[in-house]
Amino acid sequence: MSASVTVRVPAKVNVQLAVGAARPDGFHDLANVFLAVGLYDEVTVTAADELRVTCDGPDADQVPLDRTNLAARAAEALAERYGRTPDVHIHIAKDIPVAGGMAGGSADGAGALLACDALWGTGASRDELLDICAELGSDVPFSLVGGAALGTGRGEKLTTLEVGGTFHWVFAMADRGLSTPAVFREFDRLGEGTDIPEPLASQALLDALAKGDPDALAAAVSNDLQPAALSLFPELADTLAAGRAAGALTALVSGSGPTTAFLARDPESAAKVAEALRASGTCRTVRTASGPAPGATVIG
Ligand SMILES: C[C@@](CO)(OP(=O)(O)O)[C@H](O)COP(=O)(O)OP(=O)(O)OC[C@H]1O[C@@H](n2ccc(N)nc2=O)[C@H](O)[C@@H]1O
Ligand SMILES: Nc1ncnc2c1ncn2[C@@H]1O[C@H](COP(=O)(O)OP(=O)(O)O)[C@@H](O)[C@H]1O
Repeated sequence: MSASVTVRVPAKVNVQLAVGAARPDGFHDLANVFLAVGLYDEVTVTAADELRVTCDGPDADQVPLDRTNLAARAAEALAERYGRTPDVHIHIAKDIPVAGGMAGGSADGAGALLACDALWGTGASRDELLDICAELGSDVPFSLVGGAALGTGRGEKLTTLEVGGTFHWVFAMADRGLSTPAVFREFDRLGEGTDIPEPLASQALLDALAKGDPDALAAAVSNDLQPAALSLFPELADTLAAGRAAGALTALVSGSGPTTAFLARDPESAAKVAEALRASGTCRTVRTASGPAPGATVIG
């Protein structure tokens, strides 16, 4: 048995995020169409005397290193299920922005789970791993699976989607994060007194993904959390406008934000949009990435 395992896990963008009314448990039912994109965290677990988390990368100072870290919680959950102690050093090489609406914490949770499973040789089934992921957070199952998927319930019940091509994206990272619960609360506040329809996946959007057609996808994307994110972070409107003016096929907030996502027709056009966004002074950093990307994968 190797004493160290590394897993690579992708970020996500939500190409559709339809949000229903708040449920009695405080969560919201969703029709959440996830697309994994090629921006990755790498999680390495090494046998150690006790559970410990370290992190490096541009946003490392914003990552909690205690037992609230989703990677630590994943190791504890798997250890508990298999009656052992979670005695590992977890190192996160973080490239996914923190509190950015790209599921970075969820990626680390899924990565640590898969890495500990391989290190300890538990023999857990895929379904068991997915159950633990769902306990850790609504987005965590998708980080394990990757590709493209429709998430229903609170986003944890996944149906894999076919994707007929590669989509080219530009992501603009903001200079501060947004709290996911705060954005859902703002969604509730903005919707007070209105009828919130049941969230349903758009057939036009699923067809666009299946065809790999960027124009059709651009016409179909939607994010019900976008007004709430813009209400809490109005400057994001300038970033969205800058990307649209630079020729993006569409511009939207990724999940609960504040990262903004821009779909481009091809890699050349993505590079142009990225350059214009950098020059616009409306965001902290700009990255290009394409999707679908594979889910959590053992790389060493
Ligand atoms: C909005 C989305 C879209 O993919 O992602 P992010 O933008 O945060 O990356 C997700 O629904 C976030 O999923 P995740 O970050 O795993 O959330 P969780 O830990 O399960 O929940 C955090 C909090 O978000 C709210 N929440 C989350 C999911 C959901 N379906 N309804 C909710 O109301 C609840 O207030 C909950 O307490
Ligand atoms: N491994 C982790 N990486 C990043 N944030 C984490 C991690 N574990 C827990 N968190 C907490 O989760 C919050 C949300 O982070 P993140 O998952 O990056 O954003 P989002 O939910 O917007 O996709 C962070 O502010 C942080 O407090």
